[in-house]
Amino acid sequence: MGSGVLQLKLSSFCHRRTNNSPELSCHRIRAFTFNAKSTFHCLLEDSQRSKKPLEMAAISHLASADGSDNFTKTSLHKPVKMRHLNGQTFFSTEAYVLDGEVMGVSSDIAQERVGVLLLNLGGPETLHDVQPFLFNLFADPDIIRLPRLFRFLQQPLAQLISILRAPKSKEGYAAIGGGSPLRRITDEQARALRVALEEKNLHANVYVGMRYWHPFTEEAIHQIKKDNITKLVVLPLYPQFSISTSGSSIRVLQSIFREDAYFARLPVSIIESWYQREGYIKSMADLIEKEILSFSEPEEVMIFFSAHGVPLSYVEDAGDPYRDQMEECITLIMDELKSRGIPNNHTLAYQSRVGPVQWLKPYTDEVIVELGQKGVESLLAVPISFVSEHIETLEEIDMEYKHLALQSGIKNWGRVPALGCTSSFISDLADAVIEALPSASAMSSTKDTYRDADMDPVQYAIKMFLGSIIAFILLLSPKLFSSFRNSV
Ligand SMILES: C=CC1=C(C)c2cc3[nH]c(cc4nc(cc5[nH]c(cc1n2)c(C)c5CCC(=O)O)C(CCC(=O)O)=C4C)c(C)c3C=C
Ligand SMILES: [Fe+2]
Repeated sequence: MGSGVLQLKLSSFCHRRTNNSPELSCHRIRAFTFNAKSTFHCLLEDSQRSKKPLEMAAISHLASADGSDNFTKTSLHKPVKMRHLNGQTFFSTEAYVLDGEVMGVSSDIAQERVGVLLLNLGGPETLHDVQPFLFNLFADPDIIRLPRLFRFLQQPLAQLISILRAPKSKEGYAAIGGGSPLRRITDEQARALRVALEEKNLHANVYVGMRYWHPFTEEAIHQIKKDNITKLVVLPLYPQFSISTSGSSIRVLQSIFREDAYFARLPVSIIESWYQREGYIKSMADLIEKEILSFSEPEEVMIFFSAHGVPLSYVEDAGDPYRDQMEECITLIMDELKSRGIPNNHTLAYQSRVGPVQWLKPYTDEVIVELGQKGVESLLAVPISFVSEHIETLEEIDMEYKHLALQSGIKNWGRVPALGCTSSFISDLADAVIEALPSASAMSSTKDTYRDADMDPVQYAIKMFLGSIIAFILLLSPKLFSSFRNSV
């Protein structure tokens, strides 16, 4: 470790399953040894005095709802700024305090074959892909979280829900040109990141691993092994962590890594979330500022952050930090805008709910109607949970919500584009990768006890058959049926 770097042990984040209720899990902040506490406070004070940002790179422990009896643990890496949300800090464990600047790439790292794995959701490239893509999505136990006893229903339910949902989804993808732009944009981001790393003197291969469509994470992993990468940084392209997005992709990685001796030894650093990075916050503020100035009366514009929702139970029962991170992210962006003399009113709502359960509130569509009724005339929609254009920006926001807003009395509508390959943003991602490298370490191997693939084939066939019947009966309920077909 280079000079000026202090290693501290802080606290850990874990996602723990409780014994009496397998679906209830909680996040816990556990204090670790803290023998460098006073030095750390000095650094904090120094940083506040000099107004220099204090960066912290942390390795944390995370476990996902993977259905195993033992909660899964792995070494993760997360660069976080020392900002606290209501006195709480998630995810921090072993920390490297950097002196504001990204440290140079050390000569040790120059000897390595570095890989960066970008994780993303993936999207159907043609209308023909829509139903199988939806099947992959709903078959994910981090997307439909069934109680352990009912896990055997996962695949039959996914089959039925994907068939029910496909017509509605296809309409959406047809409206944006017949498929998702996610693969193209993520590939462009990967190329831009490679160039940005090169400019910062780090030669790295950048791979793309999608969770539900091509190129699948498994394909990227195969290529990483073929290229004999010796250090890997994993970077989910979701600024905020959710069990349903980054958590799900990381769980897939864990299970692949656990079975392969090469990956079990490979030093890996996982950047769980990066919504609080200064480069990201400033890049978002740049985009908002530019868009707000295009209104005839910029000071009257309501900044309307719209985030992809998750079911409420994720946050309230499973301890998903998504809502807290989202709220903190918006506070940071608004602080940045205020510092630029843009103190506009703002609000946050959640979009894209699917199915019969309650999702994070308030809902975007309901808030738009309320704002119209209250006499708000100018609205600037800001998609906040994702960094590429996709169906929920191009169809849901640009078409459905715009139409709803104009119908509800809003006269001036604008939308901030997704970050895509904005150079300040890509440069900040490159910094995040460089900061993450020193803490790469081999992922611990833990046993994943929930695996359909390990099941005896006869037992599997019986479960699928029974599961299909039960799932079919459940979906005959008119309320369930329409909630998957119609709600967005
Ligand atoms: C932070 C981003 C996202 C979260 C959180 C998230 C959770 C989540 N999503 C669904 C269901 C669907 N998501 C769909 C597409 C989709 N979702 C995200 C992002 C998040 N999802 C993206 C980027 C996309 C892909 C868009 C594309 O352009 O292809 C879909 C399919 C589209 C549709 O039919 O609406 C579904 C369904 C759930 C259930 C969930 C949390 C549990
Ligand atoms: Fe989604």
